[in-house]
Amino acid sequence: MTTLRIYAPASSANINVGFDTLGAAISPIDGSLLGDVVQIEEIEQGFELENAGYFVRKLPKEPQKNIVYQAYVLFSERFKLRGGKTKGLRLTLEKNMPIGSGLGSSACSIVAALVALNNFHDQPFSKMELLEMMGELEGRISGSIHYDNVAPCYLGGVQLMVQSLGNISQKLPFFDSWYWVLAYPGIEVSTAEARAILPKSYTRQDMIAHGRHLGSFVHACHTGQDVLAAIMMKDVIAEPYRAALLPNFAEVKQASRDLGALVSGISGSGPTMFSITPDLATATKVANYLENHYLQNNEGFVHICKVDNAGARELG
Ligand SMILES: Nc1ncnc2c1ncn2[C@@H]1O[C@H](COP(=O)(O)OP(=O)(O)OP(=O)(O)O)[C@@H](O)[C@H]1O
Ligand SMILES: N[C@@H](CCO)C(=O)O
Repeated sequence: MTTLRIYAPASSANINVGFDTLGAAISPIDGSLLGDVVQIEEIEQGFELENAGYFVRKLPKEPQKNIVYQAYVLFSERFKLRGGKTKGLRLTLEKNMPIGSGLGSSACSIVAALVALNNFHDQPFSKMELLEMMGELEGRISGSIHYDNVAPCYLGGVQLMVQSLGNISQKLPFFDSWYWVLAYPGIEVSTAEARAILPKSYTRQDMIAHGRHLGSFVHACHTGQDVLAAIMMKDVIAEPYRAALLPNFAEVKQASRDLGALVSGISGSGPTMFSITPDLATATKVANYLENHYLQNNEGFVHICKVDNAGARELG
């Protein structure tokens, strides 16, 4: 095997009701690839990292700070511990995901790099071992380990972080007929900063509401109750504190609702906003509205998406 290309899709963490515990992999319905690609090729010796793609200019200038470089170092260290030796490699990161968007940009790079490295070396690590490394790298960026972007990005679908009995996450049954409208306004919000503004503790009332929402949501997913699931997608943990980071969030959220969205919220730590709709006609109306009222500059975009059940994959 000499060359491999791995695509890792965008993801929307939290889904309102599961701060740090729920995330969905997302793909546009028009077939475009909303995610990063890492290409891996064997070279005689050593390690080379090249960067390409629209958002390459936003990557750190020092190569060692690129999370793909750090993925290579971590993989090599762990591989060595079990008697393996990383081959001479050139990794090329196609950075298509805007950084600090709330769409799991760093997760896309981490997942694509580690899947490429693992596949290239005949899969020395299991899925959960690889996911544990992905969480460690994500933690270096955001300041704390959370798997709600890397797990769906890697494994696909809607993932619930169980972090027990040898499983970091498990897939939840979800509602395949729903459309997701993702609107990235074109401005940057740092995950670390969006975490820093959250309260250190919450009231008993909030904790009870959060438990009821998350428990009922998971129950609704398993029993196929879409109306209950949508009603329970409420955020008492992050949205009240982060809403101010998003342009006119309250107004566009209400407008999406008026146009027929079942629920809207902050994707990950923002500033991307998601709206879930029951059908394509409503998704198209919401998308048109957000194009005109939420985007702040030419970098912004709106995509009509569905949950991506495949996760990270090899491109032909
Ligand atoms: N390959 C990479 N892709 C994205 N960010 C990277 C990468 N390598 C290093 N970084 C750095 O990681 C930080 C990522 O910012 P941030 O904490 O907002 O995470 P993010 O993954 O882009 O967020 P989000 O989940 O909101 O998309 C930036 O400081 C960026 O320079
Ligand atoms: N759960 C994380 C996701 C970050 O993308 C947060 O909201 O901070």
